[in-house]
Amino acid sequence: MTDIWSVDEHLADVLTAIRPLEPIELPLLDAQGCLLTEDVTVPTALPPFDNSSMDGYAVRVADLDGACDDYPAVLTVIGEVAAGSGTLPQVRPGQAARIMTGAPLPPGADAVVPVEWTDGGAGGGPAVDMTGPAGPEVRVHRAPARGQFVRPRGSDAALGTVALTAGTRLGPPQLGLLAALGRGTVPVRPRPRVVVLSTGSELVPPGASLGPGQIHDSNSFMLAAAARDAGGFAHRVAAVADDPGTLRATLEDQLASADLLVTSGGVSVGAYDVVKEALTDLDPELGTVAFRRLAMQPGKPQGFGLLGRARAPLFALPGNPVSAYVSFELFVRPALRALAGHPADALGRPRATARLVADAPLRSPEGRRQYLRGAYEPPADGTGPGTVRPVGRADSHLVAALARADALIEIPEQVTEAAPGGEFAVVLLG
Ligand SMILES: Nc1nc2c(c(=O)[nH]1)N[C@H]1C(S)=C(S)[C@@H](COP(=O)(O)OP(=O)(O)OC[C@H]3O[C@@H](n4cnc5c(N)ncnc54)[C@H](O)[C@@H]3O)O[C@H]1N2
Ligand code: MOO
Repeated sequence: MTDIWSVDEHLADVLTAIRPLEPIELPLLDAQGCLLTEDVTVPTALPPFDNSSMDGYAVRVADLDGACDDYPAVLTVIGEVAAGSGTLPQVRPGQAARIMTGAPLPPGADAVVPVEWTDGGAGGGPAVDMTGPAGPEVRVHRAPARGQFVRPRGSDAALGTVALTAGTRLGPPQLGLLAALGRGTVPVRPRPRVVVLSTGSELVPPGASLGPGQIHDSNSFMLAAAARDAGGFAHRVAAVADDPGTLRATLEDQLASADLLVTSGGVSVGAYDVVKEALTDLDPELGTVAFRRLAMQPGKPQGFGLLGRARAPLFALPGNPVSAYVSFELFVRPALRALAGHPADALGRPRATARLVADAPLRSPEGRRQYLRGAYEPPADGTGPGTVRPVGRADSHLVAALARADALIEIPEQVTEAAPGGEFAVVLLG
């Protein structure tokens, strides 16, 4: 049958339609997790001036030749430099200035002596801190090398060099660096805004009690969480009843603030398959959505298209919770990450190879790629395949088993019996 698509064909079709979002300039914390779109060069050397790495005394090394416990060098203390000091004393031969960690090295000094190598200016034995008053003299018991305990200007990042390259993901250390360089905003691709909505007249929000035939809407919570987990801003819309007009109106409303839309339910062949009904043969102005069957289990019925003037991708996922989740991981997550600018080889979840641990062979439908839920153990010695054991059965309504799994076991299309001990690809769920 020509209208059955493989998992790989469907994913390729989806990704061909995705363009990364336009870069915008965002304040640092709003850019967390985003990818930088331009190289950032160092506008002012980091650190911007030579400064002390210790609390102690700024000295001239030539004054301390041979200083030791028995013959300490005696220097005149001419003042004090704290971090943030604007005016600096000139250190001349025979002189020292008290200095604190991070304070600029005063002119004339070429090294710092930690306070522990001195009497702290108190005239006694070795000092351990600088909380006491400065004496007029300090005894130095040990000589530093030239430049010792001085952090030179530009030693962290030199003026004009590239500090971060385009494509870098901005985590806490990168944001710290940008702030240190004085950048208040940065050009990034923004987090995609994801609208998630469930369809089904049987759905009741969690917290409300169930009437006859009703169930709680779990998909919209799971999918909104998955969208966040993939780096998006998720907006969960209350479940929409099985009415095509209401669904179309809700989607049109949401389009203005969506970079990607995800619906669940209503894509099969039932009498109330509202998503399919509402989005088939759309006004071309609004967009096009194709409904197709995939050679996959779970996740057979899928809809995908582009909606609105901005051509936002829309995924119409099947309603069975496991089908919806597996479809999200395999198709929506890569699309969302492509919108955010991640490269082609970093769109999906990490994968591994694992040896199947099971009491008996696992049956898999012929011609469909099956994704079983599993518990993965990495190899004990860090090499070779790990192991994976199935968690729960293959049925696509089993959310309790899904919640105990940390991997999807991929059984290829041609395999109808997955034998224990066989090696299979696994998708590692974070
Ligand atoms: N005659 C056929 N029937 C079905 C076929 C088929 O090929 N021929 N395919 C089956 C497969 S496979 C799947 S998957 C489902 C897909 O159905 P829909 O996408 O139309 O989803 P619904 O019918 O709306 O719901 C299916 C199932 O999931 C529950 N559900 C739906 N939404 C939620 C939600 N937000 N939270 C929790 N649970 C939800 C719903 O109550 C149903 O039990 O079709 C098969 N049928
Ligand atoms: O193939 Mo449907 O997507 O599981 O149960």
